[in-house]
Amino acid sequence: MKTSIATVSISGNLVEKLEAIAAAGFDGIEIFEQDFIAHDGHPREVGDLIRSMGLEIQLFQPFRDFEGLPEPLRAKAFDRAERKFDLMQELGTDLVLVCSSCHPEALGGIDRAAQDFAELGDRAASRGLRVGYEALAWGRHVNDHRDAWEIVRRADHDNVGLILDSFHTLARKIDPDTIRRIPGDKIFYVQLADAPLIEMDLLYWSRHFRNMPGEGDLAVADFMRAVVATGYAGPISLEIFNDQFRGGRPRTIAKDGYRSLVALMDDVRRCEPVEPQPAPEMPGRALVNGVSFVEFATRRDEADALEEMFRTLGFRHSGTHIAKKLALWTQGEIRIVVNRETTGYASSAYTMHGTTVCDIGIAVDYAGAAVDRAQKLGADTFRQAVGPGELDIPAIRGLSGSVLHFIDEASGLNDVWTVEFEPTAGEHGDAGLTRIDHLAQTMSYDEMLSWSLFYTTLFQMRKTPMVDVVDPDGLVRSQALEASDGSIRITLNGAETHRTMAGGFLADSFGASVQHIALASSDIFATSAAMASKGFEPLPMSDNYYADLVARFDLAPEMLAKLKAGNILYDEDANGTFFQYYSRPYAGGMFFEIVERRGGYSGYGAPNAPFRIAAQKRLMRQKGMPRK
Ligand SMILES: O=C(O)c1ccc(O)c(O)c1
Ligand SMILES: [Mg+2]
Repeated sequence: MKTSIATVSISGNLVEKLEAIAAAGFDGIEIFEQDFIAHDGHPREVGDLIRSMGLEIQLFQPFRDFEGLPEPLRAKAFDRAERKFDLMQELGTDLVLVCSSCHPEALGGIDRAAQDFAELGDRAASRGLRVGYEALAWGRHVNDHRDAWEIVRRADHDNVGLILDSFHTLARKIDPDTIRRIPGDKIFYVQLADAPLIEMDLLYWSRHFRNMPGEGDLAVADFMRAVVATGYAGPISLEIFNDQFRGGRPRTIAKDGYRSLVALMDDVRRCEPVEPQPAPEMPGRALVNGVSFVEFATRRDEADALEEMFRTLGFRHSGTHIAKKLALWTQGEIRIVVNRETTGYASSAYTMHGTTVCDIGIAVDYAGAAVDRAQKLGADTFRQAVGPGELDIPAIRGLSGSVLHFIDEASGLNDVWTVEFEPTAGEHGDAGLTRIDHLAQTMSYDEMLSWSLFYTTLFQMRKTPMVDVVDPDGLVRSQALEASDGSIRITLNGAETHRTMAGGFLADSFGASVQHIALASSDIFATSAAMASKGFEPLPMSDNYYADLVARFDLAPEMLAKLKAGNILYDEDANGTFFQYYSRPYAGGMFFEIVERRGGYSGYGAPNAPFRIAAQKRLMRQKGMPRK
C-alpha cells in the first residue's frame, strides 16, 4: 500500500507543503494544480524537486468541466486537456483526475460522456498517460460513483479508469458496498477524507470541513474495506479541504494525516479478509487499564505549595526516588510524582510552562506493543538516561512536547514503585479518593482534532460528542475520549480566545497541557469532610447556583443543604447522578476536581461548567490574580 496526500491538504507554500509531506513519511503526492501555478518554478524543476525529496507524483488534479460539452466548447476542452498533458509530462506524472462537470452547458448523457472519455483516452494513450474520472457530489449530471463507473465502463479504454473519493460517496449517503462490484483494475486512484456530520450544502461542506479519516463521522473504514475487496492495490491518498488545516502547521497536519491513514489501513486489514493484505501487520490499539501516574515538573515554593495541596487532598507522601528529586504521593490507586529535578526533561518542561504536568503514565496490557504501534503511527520515542537501579520504561512523545510512559505488569514495569522508590514515613490521611476519574487537557481549539486522533488511534478509546462550555468571556469546546469501561477518560478543552479561563491557562503555560485532574471518591460527602479537616478549601459556589438546582432537580432539602455546605455541584443523566467539587485555582490556573459518579452517570457535569468557571474567575479577581 502506497500512501499519498494531496498538496491542497497542507498549509504553506509548495516547498513547505512538500517538506512536511516527506517528513511525515508519505510515499507520494497528488499535485493540486493551484499549488503548482502559485509556485514560481519550471515544471521539470518542480518534478525533480519532488522526486529528490523521495516523493512520487501520483496524480495531477483537478481537470474540470470536460465531459458532455457541445461544440465549440468540446473542442476547447480537448485543447485544454492537451495543455495539461504537456504539463504532466514535464512534471513527470502519468495520471490526471477529471472531476465530473459542473459546466452550465454540459449536456449529460452517459454515452456522450463515455465517447468523450474514449477520445481523451486515445489522446492520453498516445503520450503514455492515463485519465481517471471522479464523480463530484455536486456534479451537474454525474454525482454518484456508480454513474461515473458506468461511463468509464462504456468508454472501454485501457487508459481510462475510475477515481473514488470517500467524501463524494459518503456525503451523498451512497452505500459504499456498491464499490464491491467494480473491478479493482479499473479503479485508478482512491482519495480519502472524513467530515463531521453537519447539515449543509455539499460543495461548501466538502471545501471547508473535510478532515482526516477518524477525525469525522463518515464511514471511511467501510468505504475502504469495499475498495480493498475489489482487489485495488494502488495508492491511498488523503484529499482534505479544511479551513483550519489551511491555517495550521504544515508538519502537524501532515503527521496527523499519516497517522490517520496508517490507523485506517490497520483497521481495514483486521476486518476485511483480502490477500495479499493491504497493510503491514502492527499491534492493535492498546488496551488501557488506567492512569498509572501523573508527574508534575515543579520547583521551590511552587513545589511546596503543590505538595501542600496534595496533603489537603488526603494524599500521603509515600515514597522518595533512590537517585532523583522525585516524591511519590499516593491515595487509593492514584499516584502523583512531584519532580523537582533541575536537569533533564522535567526541568525543561518546567522552564517552558512553569509548574506543569510533564508526564503521564498509562497502564496498558503490553507496553512494548503500545510503543511499537505508536512508532508505526509516526510518534517519536522518548528516552532519557537510565540510572543505576532504574527501570527502562518505554515512552513516546505526545503532542506539544508532552511525554507518555507505558507501564504494564506483563514486563514487570509496574514494579518501578518498589524498585525505584524508598518508602517514606509520610502522614497517613486518606480522604477516600480512589482513582483518577479524568484528566482535562487544555489546548487551542485548532489542536483538538490532532489530540483526539492521537489518542483514538493509539488506545482503545472512543470520542463522545463535542459540547460547548460557556465561559463568561468566550466559548470553550469540550470533547471526552474514554475507554468503554471508563478505565481512562481524557477531556480535551479547546479554547478559541485567551480571555476564557482555558485560554488564559494556555497563554500563561505556553502550550497545551493538563489543566485539571478529576479524582474519584466513592463517598463525596465523607471525602469533603475529610479534606476540610486537613484545611482544604473548596471553590465557593454562589447561592444562585443552589437556588437553580432546586428548580432543575427533585432534591430533598437535606441533600440540598449538604451540597451547599460542601460547595458540591450536582448533575443527573438518564443513568445516574453526579457530584463534583473543585479546588481553588493553583499557580498558573491549574486546579483539582473531586467527583463521585452514582449509578451509570457517564458525563462530566458539563451543565455546571459555566458556573464553575464564573466562580473561579470571581475568586481570581478577588485575590487580584491575573485575568483568566
Ligand atoms: O472541490 C472540488 O472542486 C474538488 C476537486 C477535486 C477533487 O478531487 C474533489 O474531490 C473536489
Ligand atoms: Mg476528490
